[in-house]
Amino acid sequence: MSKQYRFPENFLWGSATAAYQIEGSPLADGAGPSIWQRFAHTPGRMLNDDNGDVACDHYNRWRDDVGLMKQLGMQGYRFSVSWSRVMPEGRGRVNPKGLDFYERLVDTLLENGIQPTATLFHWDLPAALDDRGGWLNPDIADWFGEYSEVMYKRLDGRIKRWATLNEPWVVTDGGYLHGALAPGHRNRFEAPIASHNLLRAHGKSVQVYRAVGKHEVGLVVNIEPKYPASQSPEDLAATRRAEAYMNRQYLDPVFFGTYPEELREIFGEAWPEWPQADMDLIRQPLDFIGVNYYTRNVARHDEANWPLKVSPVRQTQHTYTETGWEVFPQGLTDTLTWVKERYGNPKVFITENGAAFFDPPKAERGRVRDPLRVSYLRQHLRAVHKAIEAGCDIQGYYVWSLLDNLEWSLGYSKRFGIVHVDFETQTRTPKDSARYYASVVASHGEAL
Ligand SMILES: CO[C@H](O)c1c[n+]2c([nH]1)[C@H](O)[C@@H](O)[C@H](O)[C@H]2CO
Repeated sequence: MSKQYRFPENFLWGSATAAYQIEGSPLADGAGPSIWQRFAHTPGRMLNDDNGDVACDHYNRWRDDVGLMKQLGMQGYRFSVSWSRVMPEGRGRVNPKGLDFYERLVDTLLENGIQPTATLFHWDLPAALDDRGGWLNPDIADWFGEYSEVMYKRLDGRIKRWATLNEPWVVTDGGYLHGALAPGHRNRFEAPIASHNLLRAHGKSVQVYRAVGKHEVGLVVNIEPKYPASQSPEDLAATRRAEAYMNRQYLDPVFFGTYPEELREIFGEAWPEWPQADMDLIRQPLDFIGVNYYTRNVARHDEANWPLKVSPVRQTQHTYTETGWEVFPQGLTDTLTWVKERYGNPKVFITENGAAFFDPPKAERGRVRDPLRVSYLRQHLRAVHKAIEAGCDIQGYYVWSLLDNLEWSLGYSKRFGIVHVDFETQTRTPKDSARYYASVVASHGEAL
């Protein structure tokens, strides 16, 4: 008899995307440029010089894409709003056609019985705000509050779950410390300031929501559990630093109003003294936490690896994805139980989980076989169930991603979608993983 995987009655099954990765038409109908529009058109920044000018052409094909979600039985859809489509300069003037696009999308999702969850910021900062310092300018908390208020007032009620930010760690580490992501800075003095202002902006947005909103608001973080390569004091300390830097740097301030002490050790003179008023702003009570999980990291001390002094150790006993991430579903269970135990079992949605494996550029006779992704999803959904059985308050799962899309500076080289996109013709083809996921959703998990 196969194990019965019963999920809570109200468990929500969905899929996730992000604006710059799927919409295309970044400057259409009065939209302003984002830093990703700028970054993607800067020679040398993007693999194969790919950019988001067309992407999945979702800005034009959104109605068909909602039909695809309906066909797959999706109950929820997590998307992001392009800030500069709605406010071309990031503050002040609102672009009515930008707002209309998201209003039509939300209304059509609701007509099809699909719950919309909107992320207000998924990395595509308005370029006009970057020209004013972007996340390095403390005024950005107010700018983000102003933008948040526009969105909350227009769509709250139809959207009943909002995420302020997607993964402040990636924005900081990729955009300000290592430079692989927009805006492409490499500065250990900037990184803590950008990270802190992201959290301040989050706090401001939540305060605005409490004043004008009536439903739920939360924060989406990426969490990658860290496991020591050995029990040596150096590797144990390295693991602790890595875990503080990626996993506790965001949830500790939100839940406790304090940063992990390891951050001063990591950044040294580059780590400022933060005003208590800032920490009070960041520590706004939330209705849920979004956890994005992809893989784990086995950590060892590496004196040469600036500034964390940690390096990953490749694990030969497991499969790796096209992005070089170990397939380790137990890490998802460990992550969810860690969140439960450290932060008092908050309501959690898994807001991203998925994998890039090689898929052909074109479907073969209307089919795309992706057994590795089917296996990845099965293992990770079972890991979610294990966490629920351990008492974690997990209320939904969004597979990353609905569509193959622009994987940031890796361009279109990495395919995460459960639906294949032929980027020459824009033809959508549900992969075997979409059929599998649809069967899991239809059986509320019992087909796992
Ligand atoms: C460090 O991995 C992160 O958890 C992560 C992985 N991913 C993400 N964050 C982003 O939220 C998505 O936009 C990416 O497309 C997706 C796949 O790379």
